[in-house]
Amino acid sequence: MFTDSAKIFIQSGKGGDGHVSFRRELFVPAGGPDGGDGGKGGDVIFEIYDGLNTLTDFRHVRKYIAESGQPGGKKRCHGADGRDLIVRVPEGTVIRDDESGKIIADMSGENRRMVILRGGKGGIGNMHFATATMQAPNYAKPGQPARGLFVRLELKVIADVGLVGFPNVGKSTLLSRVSNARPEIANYHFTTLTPHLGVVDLDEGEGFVMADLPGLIEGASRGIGLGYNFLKHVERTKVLVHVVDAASVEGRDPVEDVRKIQEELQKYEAQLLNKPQIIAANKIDSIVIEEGAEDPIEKLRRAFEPEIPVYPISGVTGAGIKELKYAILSVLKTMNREVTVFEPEMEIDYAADSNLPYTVVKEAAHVYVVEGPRIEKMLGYTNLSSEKGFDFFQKFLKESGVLRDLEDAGIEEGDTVRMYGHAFDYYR
Ligand SMILES: Nc1nc2c(ncn2[C@@H]2O[C@H](COP(=O)(O)OP(=O)(O)OP(=O)(O)O)[C@@H](O)[C@H]2O)c(=O)[nH]1
Repeated sequence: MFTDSAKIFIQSGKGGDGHVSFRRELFVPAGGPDGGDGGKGGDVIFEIYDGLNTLTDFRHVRKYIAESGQPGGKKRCHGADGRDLIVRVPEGTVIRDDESGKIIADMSGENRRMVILRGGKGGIGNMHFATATMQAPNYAKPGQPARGLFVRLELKVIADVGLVGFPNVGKSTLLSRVSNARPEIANYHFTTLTPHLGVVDLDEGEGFVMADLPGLIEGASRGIGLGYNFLKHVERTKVLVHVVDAASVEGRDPVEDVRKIQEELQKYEAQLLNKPQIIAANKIDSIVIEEGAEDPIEKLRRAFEPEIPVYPISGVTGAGIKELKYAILSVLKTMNREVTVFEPEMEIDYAADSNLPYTVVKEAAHVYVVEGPRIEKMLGYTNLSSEKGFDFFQKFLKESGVLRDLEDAGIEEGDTVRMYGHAFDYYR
């Protein structure tokens, strides 16, 4: 129901397989290998899109899959790369691994575009495997596999300002009055379920984002606590504006209402009360002060000022709205509006294919062959001609148990190990 969090599945594109083929030309009886390389799989890229401020879209579409690379072809044809998949999210979206809860990325601040899942590299075709001793290589590398992951998206900051208050006090009316938001306004007690956001524009290009926060369920005043989700929304705003019905149109006591909300905030996370608060005493157009009774605005002021300033307003007539807007802006100006950007807590492990099988076979005296998808995959993403790649390869042989298996099979110093077109001499 709440749109500030969503679980989705993302998957990068598989790399296209390398191709095995041989040149066929007139008068050339056995042409050389000409199998081309596979294309790279598409990446899954997250991008901040300024037009968005909720995660609602992710409730409808839950699978995000990038295109795979095309396989290589004959005549040295390179397979086409798979198209990247761009996932547009609102600023402040934190991407977590659903299983561990660890942060993969925080789409905030400078992080406007991030590759979250890299597409598989394309496999290389057999044209690359011809050597002096191996004229007709019958193998090519497969593309790297696709990588899939369940991630949880969470909106960290939804707005600068959050309107809090019990149902029917006039939050939606106020939001539509001050901003471009057009929430449905109805005099009934089913409270708003999703936060409505509106941009409040003040002159000289200044402004802020205001949210009408959902959450108070009907009957909350009878002791049912504020919803957990509501409180999560509150966490994601910088300034709290308590909207109260100063005219007590429905018999609510505005002072008590502010206290009740503060109490709930306190119970959930005491620090929430450190946020600057402002009271918007709404519906002043309907205030009727009976003989001898105290003006509700004065009562609010006595209870909360100077810590929490009180602004009398009417969402219907517009009275006091301008003062309220500027008061909010001046509070925001004293605050550090830069958002904290969370550091990633995990990296995607692309080599996590440890369950795949491989075999170690003694092919002839002093010659061992190591084969299987585990080995193919490792070779697919390792560049043996670079020093780093070769180090990785050595480490892999050790950690994966391949070395131990070779030793168990009786390998001796100087023996040859063959792996998919590569040949190595074994030294302890
Ligand atoms: N007289 C008067 N009525 C108002 C004022 N502001 C809102 N109302 C009325 O109060 C009722 C509730 O207004 P909403 O803006 O929907 O209240 P809300 O707090 O957003 O309610 P929920 O969405 O249920 O949380 C509507 O009938 C409004 O017309 C005001 O300033 N004066």
